[in-house]
Amino acid sequence: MLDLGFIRNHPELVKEAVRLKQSDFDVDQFLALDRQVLELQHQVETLRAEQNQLSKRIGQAGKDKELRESLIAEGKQLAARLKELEPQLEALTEQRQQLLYLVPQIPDPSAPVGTSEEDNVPVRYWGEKPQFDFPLLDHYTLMQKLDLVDMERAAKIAGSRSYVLKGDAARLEMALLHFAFDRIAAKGFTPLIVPAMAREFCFIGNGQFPRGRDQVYALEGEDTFLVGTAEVSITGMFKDEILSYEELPLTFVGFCPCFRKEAGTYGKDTRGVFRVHQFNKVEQYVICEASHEESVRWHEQLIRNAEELVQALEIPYRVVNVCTGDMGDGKVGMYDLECWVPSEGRYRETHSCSYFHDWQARRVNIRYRDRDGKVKFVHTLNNTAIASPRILIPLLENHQQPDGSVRIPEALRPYLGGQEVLRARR
Ligand SMILES: Nc1ncnc2c1ncn2[C@@H]1O[C@H](COS(=O)(=O)NC(=O)[C@@H](N)CO)[C@@H](O)[C@H]1O
Repeated sequence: MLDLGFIRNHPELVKEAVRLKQSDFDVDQFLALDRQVLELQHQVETLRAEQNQLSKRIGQAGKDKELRESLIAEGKQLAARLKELEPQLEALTEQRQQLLYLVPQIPDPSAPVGTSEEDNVPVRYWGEKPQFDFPLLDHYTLMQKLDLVDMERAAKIAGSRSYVLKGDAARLEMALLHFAFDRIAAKGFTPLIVPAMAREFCFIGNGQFPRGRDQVYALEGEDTFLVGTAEVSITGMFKDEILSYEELPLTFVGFCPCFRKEAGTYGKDTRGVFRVHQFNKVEQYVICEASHEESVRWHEQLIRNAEELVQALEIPYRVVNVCTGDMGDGKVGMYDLECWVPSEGRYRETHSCSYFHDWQARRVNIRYRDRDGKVKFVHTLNNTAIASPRILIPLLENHQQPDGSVRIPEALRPYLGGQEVLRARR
């Protein structure tokens, strides 16, 4: 969310952000509504002031019965007028607030201008793409041959875009999540295991609501919803708090199961476990002081952290600078880390790293007292550490062996009792 004063004073900047972000937000309509609210607010305040004056004059009327009655009659008219205007003011103010949630953040000038992921700009590559001198298998075939997945029984119990991980794949996912947790916690990030059911204000806070509400599972009769990422829960944790600058930066490595409706993706990535309704993710989350330089420093650090993990998994990848039309409303800037998927002959997104300045903090009112005692909104950032089962796809495919087994990268072996290869159980 942007500051209301900023939008009033810089409508052109906001219109440019709307254009760059491919948003349908109408700044002129918003400002017209804002003027209506201000006008009505002025009327109500004037009437209230008159009401105060009037009650003073009634107090001073003393024995003058005629004067008292005329003042009381006047007071009744004022009260009736206020009774009519106050609900209108409340409704218009709420309408403006709901629109305020839809105003996109201004993207950093370093973000490529573009309309879709084709316009994202690769910034660096890492790792040699493996050359296979045997018939290459895709992740789903590999998993079936090694008896690592059961999609049929998953579909029986949970419908489409669900899966059962079996045997070494189940152990591999646990190993990956533990490995990610350990490596990021070793950098001083506080480990968290957070609720995957959260209240509406958390989803407004991170920006999932109102625009992405159709992606979220609601719980019948509850005031909570299933989160699509630990980012939602962590953002909500600090609502309405005023932190001190000595506490900042707060750095967290958070885990929770993630749930997504994936509305609008019918027919996309339906083979295997690339795009599923429930998955597990270890998340990096930073709350820092309201400084662009500090946000940029953390943005670079968070993507490097993810690169370190993917390099340890010996998976070739690239980092792309996400374009304005693909990054979404709240981002100032965003990197995606895309892992090489041999069977598709292309890089696929496995990590997403964003910084927001105070766009999220404003929505959920997270502030801090700076060195001069001034209270400001904090800046927030997040990045994926590991999301599984999607990461299994490049992991299994890049490390497949001619005999159909899969080599386990050194970094994961301590989490798998030293096991070096995934083989079929049989
Ligand atoms: N439907 C899905 N199925 C499997 N994995 C998914 C799905 N949606 C997202 N992911 C994984 O989760 C990662 C992060 O998702 S994200 O929406 O891009 N970004 C976030 O959630 C941020 N909080 C950073 O983690 C993705 O890069 C992908 O690896």
